[in-house]
Amino acid sequence: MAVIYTKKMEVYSSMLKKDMNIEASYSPTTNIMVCNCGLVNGLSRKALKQVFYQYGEIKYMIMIPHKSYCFISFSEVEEAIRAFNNVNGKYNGLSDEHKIFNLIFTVSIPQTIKKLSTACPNGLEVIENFITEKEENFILEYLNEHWSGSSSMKHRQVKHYGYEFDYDHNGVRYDTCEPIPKEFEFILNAIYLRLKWRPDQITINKYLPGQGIPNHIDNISVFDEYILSLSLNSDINMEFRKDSFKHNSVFIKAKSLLIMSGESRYEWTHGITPRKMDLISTEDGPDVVYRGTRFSITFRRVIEFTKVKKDLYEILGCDKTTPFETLKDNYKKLLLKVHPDKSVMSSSALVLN
Ligand SMILES: O=C(O)CCC(=O)C(=O)O
Ligand SMILES: [Fe+2]
Repeated sequence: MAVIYTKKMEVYSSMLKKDMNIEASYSPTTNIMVCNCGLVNGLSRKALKQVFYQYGEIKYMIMIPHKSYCFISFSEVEEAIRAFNNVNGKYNGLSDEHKIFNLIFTVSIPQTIKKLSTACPNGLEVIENFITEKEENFILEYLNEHWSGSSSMKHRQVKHYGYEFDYDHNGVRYDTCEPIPKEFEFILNAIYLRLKWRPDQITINKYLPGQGIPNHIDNISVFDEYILSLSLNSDINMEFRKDSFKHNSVFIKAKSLLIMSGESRYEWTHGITPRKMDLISTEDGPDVVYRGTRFSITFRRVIEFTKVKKDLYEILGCDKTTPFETLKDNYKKLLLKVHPDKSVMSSSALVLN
């Protein structure tokens, strides 16, 4: 049996040759290429399998990151022919842009696929199932009930506890802010048990599918070494970048606690790309997962030094725009000048490390 391809399919086959050095076949083989759907337009392995499993034994499903095509390989040519005849150009039961597959037979399928960079940067820890499903629901219920005071950013909604976050300088404001709710206490305790560290500033982010947060480093002169984030209700890829060429996508499941410290906190930026799905690495190969509404709770601790208000700035002869390092230097110089017994620094307000 000779297969006759339309002009459109000829275009796909020359693209395949150029892209992967794989030849289209004009007689049936065990290999089928789905020319118009792949990971880049959100086709998942599950959906691909759902279309083809009924036609025979699937040997391989090859999905390639960032490509709008994929491959399926059957054990027998007869199975592939059956699949081809039933699926090519016909409604396949999937929705939207995946509902019609355009197919060609191919001589071979791609053998090696570049692995995704999913390793954690140094200093990053992800603890899966940090809270139980019941605890997650409890917090989600609390957040949904108390969401009215939240403010809308361009790409997400936020709410703060402990200290108000100031997006003008990515620091904190010292005017009033709601205290950390007692409903969060069990999380704070679990964090304390693990890190011997207690946050005093909390930011809740609410992301709808398609929303994200730009790449950033949490202000190093306002918050101390640990930045923690607890994920609720949806899995997500967080992007870590360093030196413009290093980029790792770390998949964070709902109920996980992300702990950034050391290099991951100070040298890598983190962010969430605004999109509706994420590319992930699974045992079977790369795949896509769709996002739901996600809440995250970011836990930070304001460096003691920066909690001191204008008196200290005045004492040091600095204004509020003075960088933290300069403040610290001035403070040390001042300490040298002032005899401890006569110290103008009255309180325990300063903890310098
Ligand atoms: O949503 C997250 O997990 C991260 C939030 C974040 O980076 C931040 O609030 O600074
Ligand atoms: Fe952050």
